[in-house]
Amino acid sequence: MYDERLIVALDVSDPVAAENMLQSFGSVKPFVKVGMQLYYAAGPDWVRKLKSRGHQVFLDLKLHDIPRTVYLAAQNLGRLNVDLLTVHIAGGVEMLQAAVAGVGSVQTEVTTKIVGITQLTSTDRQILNEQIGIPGTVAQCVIHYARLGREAGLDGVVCSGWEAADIKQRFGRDFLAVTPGIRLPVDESGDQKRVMTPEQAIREGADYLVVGRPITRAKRPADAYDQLCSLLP
Ligand SMILES: O=c1ccn([C@@H]2O[C@H](COP(=O)(O)O)[C@@H](O)[C@H]2O)c(=O)[nH]1
Repeated sequence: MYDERLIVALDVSDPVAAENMLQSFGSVKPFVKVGMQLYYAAGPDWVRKLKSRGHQVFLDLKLHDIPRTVYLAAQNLGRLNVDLLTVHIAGGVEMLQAAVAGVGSVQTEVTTKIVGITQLTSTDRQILNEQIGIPGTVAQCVIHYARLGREAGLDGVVCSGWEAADIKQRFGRDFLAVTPGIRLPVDESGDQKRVMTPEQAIREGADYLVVGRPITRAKRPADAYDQLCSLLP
């Protein structure tokens, strides 16, 4: 079974382990997410290999730096032909525009879409207010950040399923809502605070679901992936 909306977060430190897991999917080439953990171990050539094998790739490196640095980094990452790339909206509009310009400055086969991190799905209201120092609810902050992302020309945001419907309503169907923090009722939340089931997240308007541990820690990751696909409305 294959569903483009389900993105498997390859959160392992060893590219060989990631390849072995993907081999267990047989001919199915799931949309995969490569985050900091694996990218820092495996590097750009490994991402190119994934692309050449037919995977769509979400490169979740969460860029956050001064605009010029982000422009040049986005240019290099755009050259990898990745399908999705993340930046931190907290970096501000000029930085976000730099990311968009960096990716747009290179000619590639794939048009890399850039999605902005609003508030991490591991953040709840207490963390937001007392540690990060932003008052109000998480939902208010997510909407504020999404508005900045939209103004800067991003293709969408990363948010939890709990904010997806509001984002779609305010910013339109084409503005992507990518939702991690996906859990079945039997799954442990771990460090995730704003979790939702896959069915509900899709019903709330999520375009993509990002699923890591419920798949990667399953006895048979390919079966866990199939099960999740079968649940999607
Ligand atoms: O707000 C965010 C942004 C990114 N992530 C990433 O998604 C996966 C989720 O993994 P699980 O094991 O399913 O919790 C992970 O790679 C995070 O870096 C996120 O969780 N929340």
